[in-house]
Amino acid sequence: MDKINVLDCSGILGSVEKLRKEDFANFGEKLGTALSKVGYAYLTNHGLDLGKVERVYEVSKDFFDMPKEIKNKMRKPPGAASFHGYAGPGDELLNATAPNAANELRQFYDVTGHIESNDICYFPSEVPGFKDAFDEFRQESVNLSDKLLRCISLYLGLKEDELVKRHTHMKDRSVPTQTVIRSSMYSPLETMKNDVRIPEGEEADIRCGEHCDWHTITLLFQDLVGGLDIRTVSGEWVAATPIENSILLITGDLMEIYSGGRLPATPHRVRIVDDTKLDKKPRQSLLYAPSPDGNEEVAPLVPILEELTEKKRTIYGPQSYERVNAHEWVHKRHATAASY
Ligand SMILES: O=C(O)CCC(=O)C(=O)O
Ligand SMILES: [Fe+2]
Repeated sequence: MDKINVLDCSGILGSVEKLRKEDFANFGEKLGTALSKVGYAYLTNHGLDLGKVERVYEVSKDFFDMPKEIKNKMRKPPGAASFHGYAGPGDELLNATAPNAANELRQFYDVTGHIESNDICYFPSEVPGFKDAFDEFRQESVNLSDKLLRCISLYLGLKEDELVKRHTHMKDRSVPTQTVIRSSMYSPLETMKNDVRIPEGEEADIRCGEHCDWHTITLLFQDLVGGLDIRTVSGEWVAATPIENSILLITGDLMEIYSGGRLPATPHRVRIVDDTKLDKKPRQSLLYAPSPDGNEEVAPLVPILEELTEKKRTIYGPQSYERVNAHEWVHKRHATAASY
């Protein structure tokens, strides 16, 4: 594995207040280099309490194992007004334009937004501790994301708080946002196949379609089962083999715009491969993807990279680096993914 993208975060351990600008700048240099040259980074010694991740896996599994009638009470409402809630196999397809687009064989639960969507009625009462687990995980993720956004700002030659000040909802939950926590469960294939109306054969060849995330950055946690692929900056698909206790950091569409193409959004997918381990073992993943505050206008904060104005790396992300509205962008992308 290319070591340039396995990054030890001990230089930015601890609280933001105790760290110095040069700590963020030093780590930012390594992080920015990995994200711009390879396209993703594994973070180690990041200080995030992985017990909180395990807890979300536990409550999620308890929920995903419940009968459909209970899960469907939490199913995402039709349309893109809110994308908080449960999605079953076949409900969403991240790459509806792929030639062999079929159903995505996974279940997931999105916890979105600000204080309103935090209301208890948006969480399954059948699973004690469900909401608390997500809240505690969010707090851990916010602390790390705050530092990572500072590092990236400095890497881009911006003021340290240039990105953080566009994500104030991370600290003030009354500020609206499209930020999402997504907990996914990829059950063994046989179980999933019983659940959806999938055609036989190649058509069904998908667990999570190729896509770029819609937000600024994504902190991606995966168990040790594997199956995630990432497309590197040089265009080749590689297996994002899990590294124990690490976090996978990828960039989303809105970071690509903010950075004028310097930090391009990272295409990724979870395929069904002919592999007993991957097909028979359940896999769980969890992500925290901060988006800018509510209606924040997103435009390049640095000059657009010359070579990218003609040839874009992103395949499913922004077609240009024109200004977009954060709310509209994420909702538009969600609307094209939802099949209900
Ligand atoms: O399960 C994974 O590892 C990736 C999930 C993902 O990319 C997504 O839901 O956006
Ligand atoms: Fe994704």
